[in-house]
Amino acid sequence: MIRLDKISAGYNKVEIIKNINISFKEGNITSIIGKNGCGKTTLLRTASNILKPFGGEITIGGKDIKSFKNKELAKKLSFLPQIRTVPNITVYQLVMHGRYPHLGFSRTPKNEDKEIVEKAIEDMRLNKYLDKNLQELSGGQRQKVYIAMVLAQDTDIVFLDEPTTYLDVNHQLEILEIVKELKKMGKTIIMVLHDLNNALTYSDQICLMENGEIVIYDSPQAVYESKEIDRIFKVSSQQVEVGEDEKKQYVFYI
Ligand SMILES: Nc1ncnc2c1ncn2[C@@H]1O[C@H](COP(=O)(O)OP(=O)(O)OP(=O)(O)O)[C@@H](O)[C@H]1O
Repeated sequence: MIRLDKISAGYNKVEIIKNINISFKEGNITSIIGKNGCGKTTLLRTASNILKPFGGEITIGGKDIKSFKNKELAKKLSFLPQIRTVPNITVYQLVMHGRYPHLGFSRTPKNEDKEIVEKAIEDMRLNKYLDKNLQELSGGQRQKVYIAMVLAQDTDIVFLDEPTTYLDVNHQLEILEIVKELKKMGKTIIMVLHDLNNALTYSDQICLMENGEIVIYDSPQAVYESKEIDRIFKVSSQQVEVGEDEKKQYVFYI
């Protein structure tokens, strides 16, 4: 369980997120939503120890995050940032990067590491791209390679910053189905999502932010019914049932 107590953080002494108190539920998918610039990425970066907080405490399993060595922490949590450079390496090489925290002093992958990398590539159905250079892939394919890297890192906690941005609707849903698979593996997923309907339909918990603070942290239905989304985004909303199985969806409109 990862828990933030009275966390404040920001950049150049300017506070962006303030008085953040949250326990991300173990084995759940939590989506952080909120308007542009409200501090979602800052919260994600702080919770994953990339950005050091100004004050407050973060614990993993009751242990202060500051007491973990880098490598030890990289075995507990992985973070997939939104903006990434595209390195000039193959799919296999990038996915192998996920194993680095697990490698010994020689940094030589053992058979076990190779097997884990191959399985991650197989799970993401990327076998045919194994030796392709990352730069030759489409955005959607590349996103799956990065998720395979996270899979290879094999951490209990996974942070994803807008994993579906720039993807077409089919690839967006494919990535979110993969996120559900990660949950089935027992992982705790904490992600930033912009698409409100996707956030409400794929998450167990929603953390809605406004001006650097958490407004509500609850189940999607409770957050929807609070109408805080409507207030913050200045929209109206409706719940609809679609398809043969009458799947619940949420429509937002002006
Ligand atoms: N590296 C940085 N240096 C200084 N200020 C920053 C930095 N990164 C973000 N900020 C500022 O912090 C505030 C919150 O940014 P953040 O990226 O956390 O918001 P967000 O909710 O994730 O936004 P978006 O939905 O647009 O991605 C913004 O005002 C932004 O300008």
